[in-house]
Amino acid sequence: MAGPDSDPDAGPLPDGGAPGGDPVVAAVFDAVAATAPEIRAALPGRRVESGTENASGESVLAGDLYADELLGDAITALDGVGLFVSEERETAVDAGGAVGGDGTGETADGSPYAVAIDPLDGSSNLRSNNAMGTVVGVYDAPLPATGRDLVAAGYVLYGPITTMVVADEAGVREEVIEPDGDGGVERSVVTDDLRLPDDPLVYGFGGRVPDWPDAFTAYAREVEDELKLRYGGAMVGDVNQVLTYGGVFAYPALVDAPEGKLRLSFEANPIAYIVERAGGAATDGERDILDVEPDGLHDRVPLYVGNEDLVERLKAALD
Ligand SMILES: O=P(O)(O)OC[C@H]1O[C@](O)(COP(=O)(O)O)[C@@H](O)[C@@H]1O
Ligand SMILES: [Mg+2]
Ligand SMILES: [Mg+2]
Repeated sequence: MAGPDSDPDAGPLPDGGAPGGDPVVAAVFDAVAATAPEIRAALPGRRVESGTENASGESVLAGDLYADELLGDAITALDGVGLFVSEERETAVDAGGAVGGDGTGETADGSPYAVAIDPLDGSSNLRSNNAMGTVVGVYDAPLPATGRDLVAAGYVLYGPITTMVVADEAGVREEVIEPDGDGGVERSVVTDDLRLPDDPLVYGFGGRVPDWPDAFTAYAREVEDELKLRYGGAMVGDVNQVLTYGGVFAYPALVDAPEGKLRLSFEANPIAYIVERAGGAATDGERDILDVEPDGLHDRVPLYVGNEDLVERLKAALD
């Protein structure tokens, strides 16, 4: 990722977000940027369990629910969004378009996009006060769909500063988001041409080492000889390190969980789209993540993303 002064055209965004591009996509990321300071401000009081489980059978924190509600309200209110799905909701929400009886919906004419979010990614980091994020995918199709139907994807990273990375057909942009002191946000572009560095430096792999299949362990042994370990337990934070320094992130297939942990619609597809637009690659071990055909909204998938040669080596190792 380029440094703050690297792009001579970088600077504050005009009202309404980035110029040009798809207006619905711009409106989605305007809404996401606008909620980011509110989500951040709400976290200190929401580090406790909510007492519920989500559709993936995971315990939900109060922060997960708060972010889900805030983002759900903001995104379903947008013109041009027909369907809203979230990691924290069992079924899809009709956001103004026609929704089919099975809950996964059909998007309506003139309101074609479906937005999928992981409201708080890495929320187990809330207790230990480490980085977390929000992941967003904008699909031009009813969900579940493949990542080929993404028209844009992005994430917010709640780190020492709040940043947002957005990828669409024009490329990948990184912004800093700050409250403007007037109830709104000030957004400044760090770069509008984010590219993975050619010389990779870091790796981060999830799951317990004894649970890794032997072929992945052998690959990891090679990689740890070449790169520095950077694993923080939030996909968004760990992928952001890969985008910044070059390298590889994986939440692999595990011996007892061949689908891994991460969810295709909310996590793997948007991250694969962003990394590929930034010049990298993403695979489930066999095929491009964006080609994985989903059966259900909450499907999981192994995810390996980063510099192309590292991902190609991984594929060869798992073969
Ligand atoms: O705690 P583990 O097993 O390392 O898992 C970490 C992974 O799980 C996640 O936290 C799952 O995301 P959620 O927090 O949205 O459920 C990823 O962000 C991260 O890569
Ligand atoms: Mg997540
Ligand atoms: Mg989450």
